Amino acid sequence: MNPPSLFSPLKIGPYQLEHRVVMAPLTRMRAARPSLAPRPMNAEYYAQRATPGGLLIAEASPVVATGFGNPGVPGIYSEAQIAGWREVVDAVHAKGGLIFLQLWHVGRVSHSSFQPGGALPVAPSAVAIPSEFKCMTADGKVVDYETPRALETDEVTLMVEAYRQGAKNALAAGFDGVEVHGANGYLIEQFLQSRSNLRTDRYGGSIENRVRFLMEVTQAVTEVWGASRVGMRLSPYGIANGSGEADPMPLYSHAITALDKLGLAYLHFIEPRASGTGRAEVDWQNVPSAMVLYRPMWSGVLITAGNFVSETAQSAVAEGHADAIAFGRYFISNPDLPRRLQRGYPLTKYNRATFYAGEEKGYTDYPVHDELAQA
Ligand SMILES: Cc1cc2nc3c(=O)[nH]c(=O)nc-3n(C[C@H](O)[C@H](O)[C@H](O)COP(=O)(O)O)c2cc1C
Repeated sequence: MNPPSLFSPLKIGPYQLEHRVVMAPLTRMRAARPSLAPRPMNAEYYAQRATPGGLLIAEASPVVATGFGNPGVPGIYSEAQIAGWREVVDAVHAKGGLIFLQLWHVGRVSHSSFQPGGALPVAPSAVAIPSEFKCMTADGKVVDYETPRALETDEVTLMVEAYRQGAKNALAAGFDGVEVHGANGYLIEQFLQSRSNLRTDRYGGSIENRVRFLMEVTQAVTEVWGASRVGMRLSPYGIANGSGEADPMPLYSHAITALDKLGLAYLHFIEPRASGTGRAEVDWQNVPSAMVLYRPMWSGVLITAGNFVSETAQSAVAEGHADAIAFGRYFISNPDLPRRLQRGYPLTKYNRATFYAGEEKGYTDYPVHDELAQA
């Protein structure tokens, strides 16, 4: 049998993908304000990137009002947001595409200016992000991160319920599934890692305790969706937002082995070489490959992301290291990315200045290959 290619079909949960070029979740900060609901321009952007049997993972969306750390990020907790997302989903479905929503809470990666009532951001423990990282307030000032307020044990239970409600809202909006954002130094990763979790209750201390929040969130979300329509994103070697476990292997092998028993739709990595790609060009050398290290612990579909180009994506799939490749930055600047990769057309370079916030420029105005060829 031939090895799989980026363009062979793949079953993910109940869905049959027609190719393995996945759109990675990408925060673009272009929701309506103040509702933080997706608007028609957002539907157009996702529809441009939809292909028959292609999977898009929609940008990280906070499940509750305390979950924001940036302006213009769409939420998934109000009726207006559900309605806005429904327009996005309908536009993607009209093109035969599939779309999952990434469920988010930033935890300490926030500032009181984003929080209801100006309260401190919440986190597993009162540990601030180190001052080498800077935070932008709601009115655009660059400041040190504040020391967050540690969640009480009963508030952690309420947080799990917020994810459950976010999952229900995503179901109401018509998504095909959800992805739990367990990566990049946000709330779930803050619970996982020993630098940000100093708790002494059942959510802190041992690896088993630090993994508990992730498992409870996953349990709640799978109760809404069924495991086969729930994905999980992890970044075991990430250093985003002040995270970074000194020795990730014991922690992540425990978490991945526990998650593997649930029968999730997929596990989705951010490769260490792409940690921090939202902010700078990075390509760490001599760091382990998450897909290679953890694949033996995962029996389901594995998606990975991080600095892939056509050749490296093809070989990762052909060699069986991953089942599908998620593309971030090149999906921003190439709305027809799957076709370009399949036909070997050149890729348009992305403009980092328009990644976050703004209107159509750098969002819905990137041309498809044929428009370029004619120009
Ligand atoms: C503008 C931008 C926004 C991003 N937003 C998210 C996000 O909402 N959720 C997430 O898990 N990762 C996010 N990432 C990381 C990407 O999903 C992806 O893992 C990363 O860009 C590496 O892939 P690439 O090298 O193909 O760009 C973001 C990256 C960029 C550049």
